Amino acid sequence: MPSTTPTQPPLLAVHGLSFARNDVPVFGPLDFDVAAGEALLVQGGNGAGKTTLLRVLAGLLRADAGGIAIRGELTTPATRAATLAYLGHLPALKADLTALENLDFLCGLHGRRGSQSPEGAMAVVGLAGHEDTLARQLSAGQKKRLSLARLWLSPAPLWLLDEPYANLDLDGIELVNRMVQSQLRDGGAALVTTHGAYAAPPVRTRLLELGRAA
Ligand SMILES: Nc1ncnc2c1ncn2[C@@H]1O[C@H](COP(=O)(O)OP(=O)(O)OP(=O)(O)O)[C@@H](O)[C@H]1O
Repeated sequence: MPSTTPTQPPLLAVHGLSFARNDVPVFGPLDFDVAAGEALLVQGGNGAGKTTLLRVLAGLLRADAGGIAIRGELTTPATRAATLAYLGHLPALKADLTALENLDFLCGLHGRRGSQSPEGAMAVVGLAGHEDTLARQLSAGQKKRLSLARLWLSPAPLWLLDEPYANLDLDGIELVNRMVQSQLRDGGAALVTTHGAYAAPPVRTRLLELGRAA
């Protein structure tokens, strides 16, 4: 009898996932999976449903149909919290806390990778020297970098990145790509939405093209 190699379920598997607003379809049904070490680039024009898809995956919106499995198990709030880190359009920072206080606060909420410190993450994203700056005094790009520092600290293996390049200069775009590369090298995975204006990170990448749902 031929020997069979047990296959690992993918980090994320999506089956027949669809979402509608007021009975108007936004996307789906979608079927795709994302393995550890892989990036999925979610492309589509304005209004195609990219943000909505990421919000459904993050558990912020409820799908109309279909299933989302993490490592072969249907998701629960607990598995989502342990597995997913979501970087949305808005920076999700506390305006009246300093940059470092924001990271300390978010690490308290979401935990952090043991090998990383908030101060180290500030340096990684190019914000060294801004530790004591209030979040509301940071520029849009600096706020995005602070959100990236939070992501860098997160222990979650699956990143959901909604337009991570927005507001960033060229160096910031390269920073995002380096971060995604590192996350994948460490056995993680990433979903990245983009209008397609920027080069994909140089990693094992597949494409999911969203069009308007019928
Ligand atoms: N809060 C909301 N209430 C009602 N409709 C919404 C809401 N948010 C988004 N939509 C609609 O859902 C559809 C998908 O929007 P979504 O933000 O997911 O698109 P997107 O692909 O991320 O667009 P963009 O590239 O412009 O960010 C659009 O038609 C949009 O008008």
